[in-house]
Amino acid sequence: MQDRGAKQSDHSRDSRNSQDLLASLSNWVEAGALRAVDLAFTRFIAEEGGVTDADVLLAVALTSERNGHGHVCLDLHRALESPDRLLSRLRDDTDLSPQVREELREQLAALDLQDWVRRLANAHNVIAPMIDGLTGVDHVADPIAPEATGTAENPARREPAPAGHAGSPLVLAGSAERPLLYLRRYWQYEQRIRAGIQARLVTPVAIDVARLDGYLDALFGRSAGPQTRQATGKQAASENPEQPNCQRIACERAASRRFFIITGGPGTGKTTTVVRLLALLQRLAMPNDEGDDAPVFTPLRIELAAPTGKAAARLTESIAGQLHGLPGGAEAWGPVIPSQVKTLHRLLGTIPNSRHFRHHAANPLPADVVVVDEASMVDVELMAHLLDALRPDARLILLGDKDQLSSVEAGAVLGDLCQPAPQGPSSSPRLPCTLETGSALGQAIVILWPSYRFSQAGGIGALASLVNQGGVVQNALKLFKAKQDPALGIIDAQVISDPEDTAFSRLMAEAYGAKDSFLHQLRNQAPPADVAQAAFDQWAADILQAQKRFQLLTPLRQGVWGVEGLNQRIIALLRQRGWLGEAGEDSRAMAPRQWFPGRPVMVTRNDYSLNLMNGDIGITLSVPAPVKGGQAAGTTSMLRVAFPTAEGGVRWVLPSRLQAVETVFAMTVHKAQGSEFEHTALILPDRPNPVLTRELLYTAITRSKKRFTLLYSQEAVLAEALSARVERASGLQGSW
Ligand SMILES: Nc1ncnc2c1ncn2[C@@H]1O[C@H](COP(=O)(O)OP(=O)(O)OP(=O)(O)O)[C@@H](O)[C@H]1O
Repeated sequence: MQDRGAKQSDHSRDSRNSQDLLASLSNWVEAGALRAVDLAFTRFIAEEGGVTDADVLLAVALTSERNGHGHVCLDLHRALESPDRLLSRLRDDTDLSPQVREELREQLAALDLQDWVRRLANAHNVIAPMIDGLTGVDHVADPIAPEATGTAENPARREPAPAGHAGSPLVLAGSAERPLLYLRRYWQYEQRIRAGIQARLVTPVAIDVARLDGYLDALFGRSAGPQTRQATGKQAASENPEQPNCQRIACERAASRRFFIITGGPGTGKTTTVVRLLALLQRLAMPNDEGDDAPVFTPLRIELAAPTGKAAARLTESIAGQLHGLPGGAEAWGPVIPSQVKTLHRLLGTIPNSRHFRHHAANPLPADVVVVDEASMVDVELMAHLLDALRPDARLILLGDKDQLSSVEAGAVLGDLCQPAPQGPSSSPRLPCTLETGSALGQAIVILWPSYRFSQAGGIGALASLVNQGGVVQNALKLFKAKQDPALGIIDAQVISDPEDTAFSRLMAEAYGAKDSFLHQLRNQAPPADVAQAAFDQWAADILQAQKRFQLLTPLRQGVWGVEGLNQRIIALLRQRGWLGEAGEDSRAMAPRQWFPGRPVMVTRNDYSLNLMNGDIGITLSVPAPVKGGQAAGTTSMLRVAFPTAEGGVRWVLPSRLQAVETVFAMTVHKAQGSEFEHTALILPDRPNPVLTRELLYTAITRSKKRFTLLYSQEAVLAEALSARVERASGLQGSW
């Protein structure tokens, strides 16, 4: 007997067929709503998998589309509830878009969740169903399949694969109430992450608790309660002696755990805390007895990593500074706490032209402790590889700001794991920096506060906090209008009609014309051609340092409000003022018209042969170059791009060798993650856009060290950004 859902499905199936759907999807690609790859994948599923049910194919297309937007899976319930949140690439200013939106709404409105899930679960050729208790489903795949990749010694690496569905390109998982459709590879990444973390959560490290308090006292001072000032002598503007010491609590909890997350906003002491934690772990690893027969101390092998070269360089600098603050100083701790931070790709050992790494379950990293900074930028794929590459007994410590934008790639692992965490300090009067979930994962997370860089009393700290908590636009604008105190970080806002507005030109002139701007140094401090190379290295180092003084950020890539339009606009403005050299001065550079002295560029793809990482910023400079050959020998000038090295020096690269770079007078907020600038300006477009969210505003504001400027045209756009949240479907949220 057919149930009600099945009858409905017959009805909807009758009303159109898979060919109609594929034709619609083709139009959606034309309208920019889907990628060509989404359509190709759906066609493949229809043709190779023999799927004729249009509603199943629609789910497949949307799963692929969501994946392209950083979602690990398609949340079927959310899709039916809010169809307008799908197809985020669809631009509202194109003629086709109302029609595409309407078509999608109609198609989804005709669906019943249970019936849709049942039909997906029965599409055996292409989908492995992993949800128990679905009605009308004749077969549920076994989540622990014999072909699992785990080993007897390390069951955490077991990779579930469904019996009978082993090769299916999609997986239906989640729960009957919240069904999730995955591309198989992403489901597997999540499974590996979950298993890797779970195995660590249930196997604590045995420590000598009797020694723990004494070591914590040595690192944080005697009192277990209030925040300490011992390490730096600084006081947080909002410091209150009654506040619990979150940093100490983090170290205490992390000491016996194999998996731990230290999260917090800018300047809340994540690096300070992790350096103390590493010192604590080494102290606990030292034998207690120091007599002649005492066992030899074998220090823990520690590896430090970050997702980008930029973040790695910043942490390297910060760790080196923090080692001095430890009791005993860098001399005592330098030999057992490394300050050199690697990129995650380097740590895992990239294999050229492959998604795989040299380190994996069968060849794990020789490390006892791995610390990953800026973990909010690590996507599911990389996190799965990292967990695979850890020895079963190795500890993993993640640092990051859970409220920041996540990686552009699929998955927001840190945010998902911290999902039960409150925005800002928790309301628990007892332990405001810990979660009250009681789950093993909840116990392994500490949220640091307050910020030692920004007070909540006003300026940057107050604005970031208001945005994070979804404040209303009037309150945000009030904060901008309040009397500014440079000690709290200046914030200002300006209304502009568009990037041609004189207020925009004025801000650019102020930023790039200032005596301490990089362009000023480039023009006025250049050494004479006949001096030693060291003078040019120093000049370049000063320019690279000065480049961190100001950065324009935008949420968009294309159009006049996006990086492309803004870069052109700024270059034209700076040329008008004679502050930038003309393009193509050096005809030997490849694509000479693109290259000119003063062009700041960001590397957009790791280049191991040049040792340049995604996110590295360099500046194009004109430097003397010898001319070889007989009578004409002498010097000429040549364009070179100067990049900072981890050791504080400068590396020169020929422009022609740089394969993937973009100009960064303006930079997307996404690309600015992991970087900080003294002054950042965020320019908002003149109409709403799905990328405008609280997380984006928060990330942009917290890139500023001393000043933040908001340039906007419509208050309504700012209001919408303040109310929208990044929503990423993932199976890592929820029960642990
Ligand atoms: N308990 C503390 N007492 C006083 N100052 C502190 C304390 N903890 C950290 N600081 C200081 O606050 C500043 C920021 O600390 P730290 O770099 O550790 O924070 P973070 O969270 O890692 O910052 P970022 O936003 O750069 O990631 C540093 O100057 C540090 O010395």
